[in-house]
Amino acid sequence: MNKQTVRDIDVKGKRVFCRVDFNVPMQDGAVTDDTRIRAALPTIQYLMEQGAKVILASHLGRPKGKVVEEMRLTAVAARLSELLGKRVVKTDEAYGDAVKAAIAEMNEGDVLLLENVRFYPGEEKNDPELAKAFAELADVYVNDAFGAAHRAHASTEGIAHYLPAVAGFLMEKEIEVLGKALSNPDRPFTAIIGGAKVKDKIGVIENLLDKVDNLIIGGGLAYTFVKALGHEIGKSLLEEDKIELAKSFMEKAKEKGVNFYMPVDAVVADAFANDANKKVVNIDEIPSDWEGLDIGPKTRELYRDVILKSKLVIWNGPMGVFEMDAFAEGTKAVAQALADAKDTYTVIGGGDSAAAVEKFGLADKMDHISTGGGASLEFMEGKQLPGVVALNDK
Ligand SMILES: Nc1ncnc2c1ncn2[C@@H]1O[C@H](COP(=O)(O)OP(=O)(O)OP(=O)(O)O)[C@@H](O)[C@H]1O
Ligand SMILES: O=C(O)[C@H](O)COP(=O)(O)O
Repeated sequence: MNKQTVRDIDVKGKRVFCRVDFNVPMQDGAVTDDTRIRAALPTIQYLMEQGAKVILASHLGRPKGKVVEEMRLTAVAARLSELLGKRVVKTDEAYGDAVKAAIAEMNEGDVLLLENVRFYPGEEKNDPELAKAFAELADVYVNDAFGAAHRAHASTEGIAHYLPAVAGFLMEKEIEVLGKALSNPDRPFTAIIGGAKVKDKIGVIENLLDKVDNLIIGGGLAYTFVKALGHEIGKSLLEEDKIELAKSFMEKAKEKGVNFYMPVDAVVADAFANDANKKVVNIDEIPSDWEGLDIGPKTRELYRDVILKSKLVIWNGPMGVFEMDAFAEGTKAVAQALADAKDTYTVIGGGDSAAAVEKFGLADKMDHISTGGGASLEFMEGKQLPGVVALNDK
């Protein structure tokens, strides 16, 4: 990576404003998945060991510039304290005199967590005044919030203009793994793209078609491709206005010598429900009043073979409605194939695919699970991430 990291600066005795992505799932006031908190620990612990005063900042949810009680970071601070085995002071605001006073009390190695930065309208507007108010709290800025790096906000981008700005270890790892895949991949290189809509994956499919050897399509978006081939798809998800685009992707794949894999069979159901009637049909035999909710067994075998023969696989988006057990088998089969592919470097592109490998208990079998959903998608589209661009060059 051509950006400076925490290794490139001296933080001893310094106040370090460290942006993390603690946007974690919560239920009834408790953190239900602490993956993102654990992912930031290497940077936090390093800063503590180096004798920095660690001031952490994060958003949680989308409070739209107002204080929303359920989106306070109090439970996150408690979980972080447990993980660090050390008290984490949590302030009720994210800048201002009370925060400055709390920081003045800090000793080297102490950790403080600011309140949700999205409680202030200036955060998402990237207001320079708010960015300066954050910068006033510290001597150095560290960005370890890969998951929010696609947002040009005051705490992810603006502040970097007012302080020496470097990347944390999580940010560095995410950029290195995803960057290597896109610029210098081990081959055969396979991308698996699933999820609900073609619309959300246009950029990533376009960019990856220039780079991969194999492109595997699954999930709801596959049906627009099936339709583009001239087959009936019953009540399956269809984006009429993307049929031509789907055709052009298939043509481009042919021109570029990319193997384009589509489902050859599907699990169809007579309703969008776990207890619906379901059956397996060939992809060109979907009955008119049924909908495809998962890839079928022949497709699972086909995709497994491609995965096992690959040296690098990137996966983004589930193969079916995996939240319902009745339609989770396709997503599970892909996750299992990735887990079994010992000579393959496996990268999970965040979001629902990461949730799926967690759900199936296969997370520890993957080489890299991105902590970014939207951020990893934008990175795979070949876009520059503002939170990274703003950091100091090496
Ligand atoms: N055949 C299908 N029909 C309808 N919905 C489907 C189908 N296959 C998958 N889905 C749904 O697609 C959703 C995931 O799509 P999405 O595009 O959000 O994926 P993602 O990119 O992994 O997620 P994220 O945006 O969180 O990164 C899941 O909720 C899943 O139930
Ligand atoms: O969960 C995420 O993808 C990041 O934390 C960014 O959140 P946002 O989509 O609300 O900006």
